[in-house]
Amino acid sequence: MRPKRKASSRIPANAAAVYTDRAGHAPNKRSKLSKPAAKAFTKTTDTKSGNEDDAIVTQGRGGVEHQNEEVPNFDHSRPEEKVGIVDRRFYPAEMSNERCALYNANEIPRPMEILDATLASTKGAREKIGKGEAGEAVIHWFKRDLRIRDNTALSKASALAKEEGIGVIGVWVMSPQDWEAHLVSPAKCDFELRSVALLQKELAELDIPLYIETATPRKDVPTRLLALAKEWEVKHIFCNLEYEPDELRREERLVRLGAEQGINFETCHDDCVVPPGSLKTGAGRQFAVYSPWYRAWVAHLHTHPHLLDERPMPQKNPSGFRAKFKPFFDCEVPLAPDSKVLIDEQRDRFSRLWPAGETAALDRISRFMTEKIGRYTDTRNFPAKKSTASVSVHHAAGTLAARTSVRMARDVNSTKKLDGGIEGVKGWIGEVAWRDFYRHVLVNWPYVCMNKPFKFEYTNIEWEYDNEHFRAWTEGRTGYPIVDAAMRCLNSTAYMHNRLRMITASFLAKHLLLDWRLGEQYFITHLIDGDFASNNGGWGFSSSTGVDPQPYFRVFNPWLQSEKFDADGEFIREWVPELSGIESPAIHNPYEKGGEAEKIAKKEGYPRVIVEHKFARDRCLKRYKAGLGRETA
Ligand SMILES: Cc1cc2nc3c(=O)[nH]c(=O)nc-3n(C[C@H](O)[C@H](O)[C@H](O)COP(=O)(O)OP(=O)(O)OC[C@H]3O[C@@H](n4cnc5c(N)ncnc54)[C@H](O)[C@@H]3O)c2cc1C
Repeated sequence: MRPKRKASSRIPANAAAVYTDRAGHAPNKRSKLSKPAAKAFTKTTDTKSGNEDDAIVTQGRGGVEHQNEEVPNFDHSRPEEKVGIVDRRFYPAEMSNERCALYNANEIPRPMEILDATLASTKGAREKIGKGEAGEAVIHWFKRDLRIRDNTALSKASALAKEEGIGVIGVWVMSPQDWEAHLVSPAKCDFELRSVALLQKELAELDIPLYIETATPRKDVPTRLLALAKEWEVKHIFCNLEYEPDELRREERLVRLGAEQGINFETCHDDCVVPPGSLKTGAGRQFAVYSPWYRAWVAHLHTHPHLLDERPMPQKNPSGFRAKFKPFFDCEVPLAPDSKVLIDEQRDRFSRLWPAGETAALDRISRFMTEKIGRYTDTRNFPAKKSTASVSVHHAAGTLAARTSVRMARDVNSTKKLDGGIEGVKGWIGEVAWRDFYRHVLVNWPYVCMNKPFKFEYTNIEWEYDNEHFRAWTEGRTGYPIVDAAMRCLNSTAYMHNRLRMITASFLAKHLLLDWRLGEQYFITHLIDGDFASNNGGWGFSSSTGVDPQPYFRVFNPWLQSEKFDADGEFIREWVPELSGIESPAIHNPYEKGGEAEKIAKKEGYPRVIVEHKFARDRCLKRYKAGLGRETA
């Protein structure tokens, strides 16, 4: 039986991100300078050699099982396709519950398991590669690790190069189709491009070139990388792993093809503090609940303290390397592809708000460590206090390693124990641990990356697909001031405070009963720190369909949340100018409270609530209960 969903009106959820200015106005002109460097779905030109190539980058975040196949049987009755949750340009139809269950029963190998098996079966062949004849250089392929310091794979690449008396070439590939398929926000693309430019400069100081290429279509990245290695007489390519299924499958292909062609493709765990798969319950399973997982995570780090050690800096390339590879030092950082372009004003705004690169990252985290971490537990839930580290953007782009963050926190603590000492430090480390947790979940339950909720039986919840409600939510016009302030902040800054992410996500899924995946998608297409695992985890938590979620009957009351976490209305006043004249607590709910607040709200044209709280709560409880009781699809 198909899950029953109402699809009353079409929601263009997959539309390109629109950022507003602080007053909530959308831009109306494009930058003259913003010419696309590459267009998705077209052949592109190799920026170095000038050769037109069919270089292809791989996959999207979860549809590789069907890669290269004709898209079969487009079913227009499926709401998830109608509203653009499943993008059929890149992905197969939504996975069935039966297939999810097969993953859970270990009947379908997980992408990480496939990669591990290929690493094991090619080990012998790979170990023989390049012994004493490692070629002209070692490649480090930069992906979501746009930094020099504390970078596991780069450090290993450099050590091998040193041993062999050769140098390191950095490679960065821009893949417009991957950005498209992964719904990466224009703000995040811009942040990455700015970071790449800074990385290129820092590498050059070590006489390491950063070779940059744009590759389309996306599924050819592996063959392109191997072709470059051959052309440059390179025998070893290093990279740090990303844990989404498509990336793992791409890397598996690289290991396999590389071994066949005499090139050792070396993958390293670096993105998590504790590598996924290291922690198991007593029964040998992956944890599905955070608290026991966190205890195991802490214990593992206490018994494996080297996991927090700083990786050695890469060495300067040998003399003569710069002259030999001179053209590689002059690679231009491409402009953003057409669909990801920001206008000049937005680029300036985001550059000011979110300085890119690892120096900015270290600067930001160092200030947090000296000024704020001690009071983190007491202050972290209050958006107006601006008391959190604001480093998620750096963790997401890899301009800062999560390992570096945890080590720095440990080193300012009064104890070396990660779960002891100063409350703020302990609490903050626990938050960084959530990031690891959601990655561990992703690796073990890869279908969460394929538009399926962790609790796939919840797909039977009958969602609303109300276009007007969705638009009101995205534009911050719901009539709930805290929700509207949060959404306007996101639209203007490409960031939202964690407490507000929980409030707005709960509001979308439970008050509006909109399919939570619409909200997940809106966030990822707008956030500068958009990160699949954390975003999916956060949405699963808030909509009660994910791993270790809020109980479904816990429906946040937006007014109470507002009174508690923005007590004097400072955050609301900052982002909802219509209400900025209200000084009293009535700012949280001006129409209900009446009096002067109501007059101001009316006069300034602030909207009335689009859904009554009590009605919404009752409807939510009924719908969730019914959805849970239903037969699964
Ligand atoms: C619905 C929803 C969507 C989210 N989407 C994303 C996302 O796309 N990208 C993202 O990085 N985070 C996401 N988060 C988690 C969290 O909101 C942000 O990481 C945090 O707000 C970033 O601000 P900060 O760096 O000041 O965090 P701090 O409070 O200073 O925390 C330090 C670091 O710990 C990590 N962290 C903190 N809280 C969480 C969490 N709940 N889950 C995972 N990691 C966490 C982040 O890397 C963060 O930088 C989401 C949360 C929710 C509820």
